[in-house]
Amino acid sequence: MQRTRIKICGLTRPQDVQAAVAAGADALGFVFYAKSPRYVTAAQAGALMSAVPPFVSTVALFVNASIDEVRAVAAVAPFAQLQFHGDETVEQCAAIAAAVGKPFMRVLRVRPETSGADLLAEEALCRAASPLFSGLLLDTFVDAYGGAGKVFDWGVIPAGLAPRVVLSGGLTVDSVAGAVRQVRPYAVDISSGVEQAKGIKDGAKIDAFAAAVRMADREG
Ligand SMILES: O=C(O)c1ccccc1N[C@@H]1O[C@H](COP(=O)(O)O)[C@@H](O)[C@H]1O
Repeated sequence: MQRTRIKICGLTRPQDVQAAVAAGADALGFVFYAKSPRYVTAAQAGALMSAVPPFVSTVALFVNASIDEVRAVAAVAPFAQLQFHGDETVEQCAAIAAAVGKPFMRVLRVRPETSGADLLAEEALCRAASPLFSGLLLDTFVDAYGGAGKVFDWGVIPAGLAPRVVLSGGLTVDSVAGAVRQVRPYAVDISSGVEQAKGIKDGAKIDAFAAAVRMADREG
C-alpha cells in the first residue's frame, strides 16, 4: 500500500506541533519569512523543535534568505531539511544547503503556462546542481509567495514525476483525498487549510487531513 507522506507547515505554537505529531505527520514546517503570518524567530522555532520526537522531520522554510540568515537560524533551531520557497536560483539553493550541510527541497510555483516538461527540466537541473537536493515541492504561483490556499492544475504533473514530488497549494481536508488519488505524490503539504486563523492551527482539521490521506492510501 502506498503511504503518502504528510507535511504540516507554518507551525507557531507547541499545541499545534503536538497535534501534528499526534496525527502522524511525517514532517513539520517552520516559516522563517518575516512577512508571513506564520513567521517564527529562530529562538521560537528552536523551542518548538525541541518538542519534536525522533523520526519526525523538521523543515525550515525560507524566502530569498541569505546564507548568513540561514546559518543564524541553523545555529539555534535544529532543522533537518530546507525548503526554498522564493525566487532563489538553483545555484543559490545549492550554496546555502552546502553552507549549513542540510538537504533541500526546491519549490516550483506553478503558473498556468508551466508545462510538465518544465517540471522535469527543473528537477534534472536541481539534481545536477547538488547532491543535497531532495526533491521538488510544487505550489501555486501567487504574488505573496505561499501559504495562500490557491490550487494549480494537478494535471500538469507528469505521471513519472509524481511519485517524487511534494504536492502543495490550497489543499484542504475535503480536497486532499482526491489529490492523492489523482496525482499519487510522494507527499502532501498543507498550511492554511488546517488553520482556524492565520498562523493558528486547528487540531481537528489536522486529524481530518491525515485521516483523509490515509483513506486515499488504503483505497490504492
Ligand atoms: O505558510 C506561509 O505563510 C508561507 C509563506 C511564504 C512562503 C510559503 C509559505 N507556505 C507554504 O505555502 C505552501 C502552500 O500553502 P497552503 O497550504 O496553500 O496554505 C505550503 O508549501 C507551505 O509550506
